[in-house]
Amino acid sequence: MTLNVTDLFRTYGDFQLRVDLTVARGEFLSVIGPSGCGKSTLLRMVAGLEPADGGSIALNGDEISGLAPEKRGIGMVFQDYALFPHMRVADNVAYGLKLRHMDKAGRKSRVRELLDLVRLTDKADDFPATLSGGEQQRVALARAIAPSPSVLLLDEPLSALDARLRIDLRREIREVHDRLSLTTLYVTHDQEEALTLSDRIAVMKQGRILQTGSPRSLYESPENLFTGTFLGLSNALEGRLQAGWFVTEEGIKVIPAEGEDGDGVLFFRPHHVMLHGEPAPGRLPFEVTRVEYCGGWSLVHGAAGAHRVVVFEPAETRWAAGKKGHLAVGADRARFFRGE
Ligand SMILES: Nc1ncnc2c1ncn2[C@@H]1O[C@H](COP(=O)(O)OP(=O)(O)OP(=O)(O)O)[C@@H](O)[C@H]1O
Repeated sequence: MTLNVTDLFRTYGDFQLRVDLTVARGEFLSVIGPSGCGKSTLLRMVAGLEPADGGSIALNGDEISGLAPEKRGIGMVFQDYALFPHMRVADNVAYGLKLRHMDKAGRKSRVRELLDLVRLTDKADDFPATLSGGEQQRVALARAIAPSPSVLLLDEPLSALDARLRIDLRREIREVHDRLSLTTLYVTHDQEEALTLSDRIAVMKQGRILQTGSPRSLYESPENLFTGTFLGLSNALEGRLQAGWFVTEEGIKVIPAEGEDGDGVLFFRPHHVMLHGEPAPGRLPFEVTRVEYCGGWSLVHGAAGAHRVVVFEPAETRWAAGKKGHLAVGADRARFFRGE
């Protein structure tokens, strides 16, 4: 099923949400943005849990915005699992099937199939409170997909879990999506989740979608500073375009850059900059303030003039706090953004 959201509109006091978004059949699309940008509101409107002030929500071209939530063919998973505490795991999963009047034998076999899928067959008779957070979220996932929805919506489903579990469960969620050929809309504020899980990501700010694209294109070629800095580690050096060069506030001509003269920032990733011992034209004097060992690599923090910069280095880097060096920004990878 293709989900089409067109000019969907909602106002709360000063907050205004206005969104156009398409999730193609079989696609996994994540909406990412800071707290309060409207991600949950968007998802809840698509689910029918929140009224819209205007706009259209369509599945394969059929308008669903007038339908009650249970009639939309949409499954939803929430951050806090929202399981029924007084019902056993199997009954939680069977809930939506019962609502749809599936007979007992049908329910039983479907529940078994789903508990198998989320690897919880042996927990069928347990109550939610006796399960771990990750297990409860897998029950919630099984419950959401039990009635074979055409679209699956997930609202920060991993936020309440610890880091290790989040990595395992995000892989499981993606596997379930692939195996059942679902159309999935996933909301998160976690950039790593969005980058690793999604076919496409939509970056949202203050009720608007700023850029939509593949994880790689958003990470490598953001169209604006917000998208670039929100997804992954980055550097933003203030300065100006002047006669074909990006020039820092200290007057260093860093790299050639095209465009009209004016103020802005040079944006580059920590692996788009090299740390050298020797000065050279265009290199920025840099003082290391801290080196973080990150497992297979190191993150070198430091200052270039008034600016903080982070650089990826090998795990066995020779750089250490207090050392002075010179930064060479990769001319082909850095992007200039005008003041936003
Ligand atoms: N029922 C409501 N009544 C009034 N204002 C609301 C309501 N629901 C959401 N808002 C406001 O709408 C804006 C968007 O909220 P929303 O929960 O959609 O953001 P979010 O991006 O999901 O945030 P978070 O990541 O913190 O969950 C916020 O300013 C919020 O205060």
